[in-house]
Amino acid sequence: MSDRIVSWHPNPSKPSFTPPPGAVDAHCHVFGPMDPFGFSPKAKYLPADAGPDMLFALRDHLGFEKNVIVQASCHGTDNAATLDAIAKSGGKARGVAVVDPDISEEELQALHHGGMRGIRFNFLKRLVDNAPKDKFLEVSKRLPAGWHVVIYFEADILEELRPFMDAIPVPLVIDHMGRPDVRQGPDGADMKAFRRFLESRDDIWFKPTCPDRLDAIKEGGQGDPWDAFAEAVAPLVEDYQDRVIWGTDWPHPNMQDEVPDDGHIVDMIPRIAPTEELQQKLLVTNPNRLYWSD
Ligand SMILES: O=C(O)c1cc(C(=O)O)oc(=O)c1
Repeated sequence: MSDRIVSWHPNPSKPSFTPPPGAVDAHCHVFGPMDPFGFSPKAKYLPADAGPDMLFALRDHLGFEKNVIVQASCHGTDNAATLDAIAKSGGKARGVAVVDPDISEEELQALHHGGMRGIRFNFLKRLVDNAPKDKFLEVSKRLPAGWHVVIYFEADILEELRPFMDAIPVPLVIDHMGRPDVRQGPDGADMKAFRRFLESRDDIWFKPTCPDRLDAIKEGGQGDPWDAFAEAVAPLVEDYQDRVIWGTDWPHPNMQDEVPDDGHIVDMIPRIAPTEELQQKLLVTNPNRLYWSD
């Protein structure tokens, strides 16, 4: 157990901000439990168990009603742990799967019945060994009706990924805004490039999430309370308010050296979405449209 990583806060504070009724934490994960849901042999980190009971206790503590559980890279393409958590949620969770691109139609349908509504393509070299664009594109053309594709990439490969992303025929959801350098501010080169990308299609959604990652001290940021993140991201949320969804990112894979307090993460919400109308869209209307429209 000693070599398994703990990346989450042992006792998160109660946020000052109260999420509106029906609020969805639309980006979180489960780790195992390892027995019976072992980690992938290709996993780049070996976390301690952070299963559904812990996730649902945190959801209640922070004042959320539902979760969207995104398959974490440490589980590879075996979605059993995520499906188990969705099944245990009593209808309060849906999910995003990571699949072998050769997956059959029957297996995709089984994932749909298990509560999945999208698949995730991860392009971070520190998390996955390879990301075959041709195969990803092929599987994105035969997803169950109503599904979307979630993509995780870093700002420096946005342009390189454009032809691939442009060809995907279903809505796109971009994890953590494609990791812009928030220290450049709201009009910095990374935000400008991301805005150009958003302008290219009206079905690109994004998550204005992970202040703890994007404004981390180890990344040269200021750390909590993540002021550079708030300043850079608030205008983006205002301008694209019908295409944003939000999540805690608990249990914060790989953040063991700068573990965020989830109460503080939630208190970022009114700083990037200052009106009740924006909060309603970010936390209720938009995620329900993507994940609970059927
Ligand atoms: O930046 C990360 O390390 C990270 C990792 C994972 C994952 O391992 O799936 O998911 C995330 O949303 C973020």
